[in-house]
Formats: sequence, C-alpha cells, structure tokens
Amino acid sequence: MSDPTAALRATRLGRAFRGHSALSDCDLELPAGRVTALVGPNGAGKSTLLQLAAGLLRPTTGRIQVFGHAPGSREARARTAFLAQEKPLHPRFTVADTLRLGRELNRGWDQALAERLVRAAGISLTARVGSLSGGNRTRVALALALGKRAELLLLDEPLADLDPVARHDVTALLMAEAAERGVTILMSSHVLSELEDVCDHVLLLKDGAVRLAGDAQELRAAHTRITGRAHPLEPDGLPHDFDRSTVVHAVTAGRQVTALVRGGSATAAAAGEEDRWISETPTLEDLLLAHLRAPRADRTEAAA
Ligand SMILES: Nc1ncnc2c1ncn2[C@@H]1O[C@H](COP(=O)(O)OP(=O)(O)OP(=O)(O)O)[C@@H](O)[C@H]1O
Repeated sequence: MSDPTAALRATRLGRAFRGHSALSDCDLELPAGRVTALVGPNGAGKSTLLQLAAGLLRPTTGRIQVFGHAPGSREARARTAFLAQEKPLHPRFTVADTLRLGRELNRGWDQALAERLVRAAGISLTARVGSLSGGNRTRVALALALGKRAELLLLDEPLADLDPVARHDVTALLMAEAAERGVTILMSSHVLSELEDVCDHVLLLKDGAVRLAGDAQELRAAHTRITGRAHPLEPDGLPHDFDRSTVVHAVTAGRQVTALVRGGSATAAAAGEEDRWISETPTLEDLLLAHLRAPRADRTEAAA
C-alpha cells in the first residue's frame, strides 16, 4: 500500500546508459525518518538510484519523487543532501573555504554543526582538502552534507574509507540524526556487518531491480536460518522432502548445511527431523548475504 508520507517514491523507475540498463522497473518507497540500507553487488544500480534521487541523473523510464517533488527541483534540492561515492571536493580549498561554500549555497546551513564534525575528526580548518587522507576527505564531505540540515540524506558508501573508530562515530551520528531530528537516510554500503546497528529498513538491488525491501526486523522475522547435518544424497544437503521453494540460499560446509528459508521457525519442522535442526531468526547480515547469494532472483520480497 502506498505510504503518503514516504520521503522517496519511485514508480517503474528505469535508467539506461547508452542502451545498457542500469535500473529497470523499480517500484520503491522510503519511509520518512528511517535509516535505509541500500545494498547490492557491484554494478547493481545503487549509485544510479542515489543519483536519480539527488537529481543528478534523469530517469529513462518511470518516475521518482522526493517528498512529492521531482529531484532537482528547488523544493527537492532544499530538502536533500547527497554524499557522492567519489566525494568530489575542491582540492585547493581549505576545509574552512569548503564549509564557507556550504554556508553560501545553503539557506539553512548549520556552521556550528559542520565545524564540530570536522573538529571531532581531528581535522584542522586550515588544512587544504587535497592534503587530507581519503577518510578525512569523507569526514569533510559528510560535514558538508550534514551542515545543510537536509531532511533526506543520500549517502553513497559513507563508511567505505573510514577507520573502525571513525565508522563507529559516523554511524552513531547518523542514528542520532534519524532519532533526534527525524532525518531520513538512504545509505549504500558493502559493510553488511555494520548495517545491523544503524539501519532499520532495507533495500536490496540486484541486476538493476529491487529484490528485497522492507522493515529490517519484519524481514528477519519472515525468514529462518536452519542448520543441521547435510544429507549425503542430496546436492544441497537438505532432506529429500524439504520444500525447496522456501529456500533462499543453502550452503554446505563439511557435513553441515546452513540454509536461509522463507517463513517463521515452523518452517524448520518441515525438515522432518526438527530435533536435529537448529532454527533461529537470521541476523540482518545473514539475511542480506543469503539474498545476495541467491542464484535466482525472480521477484521482489517485501516485509508484510
Ligand atoms: N555514467 C555512466 N555511464 C555508463 N554506464 C554507467 C554509468 N553509471 C553507471 N553505469 C553502469 O550502470 C550499472 C550500475 O552502476 P552503479 O554505479 O549504479 O552500480 P553500484 O551498485 O553503485 O555499484 P558499486 O557497488 O560497484 O558502486 C553498471 O553496469 C555501470 O557500469
């Protein structure tokens, strides 16, 4: 059902580059005030989606709206901040010059916040951007995005260059922005293990299409991870009469098989030997990994 308060909505969205489809037929809604993990293999279309939402690319087919407005429009631009994957900043500018530009370009600019973020990272305001490490350039780009005080943050791999402490600090900051100020965040990442703490919503793209979308807890509860002794006569290790249509992905290691299956814990009983199977709710990382590995992605799954 359509959410009238959705921060981002796309309908049959598609984008092609010189005839090659990067995204096709994507229907999605991003709930306002939530932190959504945008995951998918290399080339899945994550950056393309973020650039469409930021108004830097135009759809080839379908449409996308930010708070009900076309991306790139004055209304949408005022409410959106975008952190690009390559963090394009002017290398000859000092950090202070960079923040000054942010202040000049953005009406609701929060200079105190931007300076605090830069100082918290131990970066001098007089340092030239070109002399900073990759991780510190990311911190300056984040200060620029957050200083704008936007309602929707579009972040393309914001954690990629950061050291573990910086990753921890940045994820805490993003969670606070969502919890305290109701900011909506869409962030792409390949660091699945770190998404569990920060994201409460999931959007998984594969081959340019939405394969999994919804509330992270609901999606976890709608799946079960089962582990047991691999059946020696079955190629996937699962019991002969196990309902394969529920299996997202199964992997055998030695004599043990682990499978992610659709459905709650009752599904494990279908293995027929439930006392020999351990069934548990998957972590978000288990869930995402299984869907990323799933050989056949023929439909979108959504939390109820
Ligand atoms: N400007 C462009 N010109 C031509 N092809 C492009 C362009 N941008 C993206 N593509 C293609 O579109 C597809 C999706 O790319 P995109 O960068 O959106 O993927 P991604 O999921 O962000 O990947 P990654 O995880 O590697 O960053 C790829 O096949 C890519 O080669």
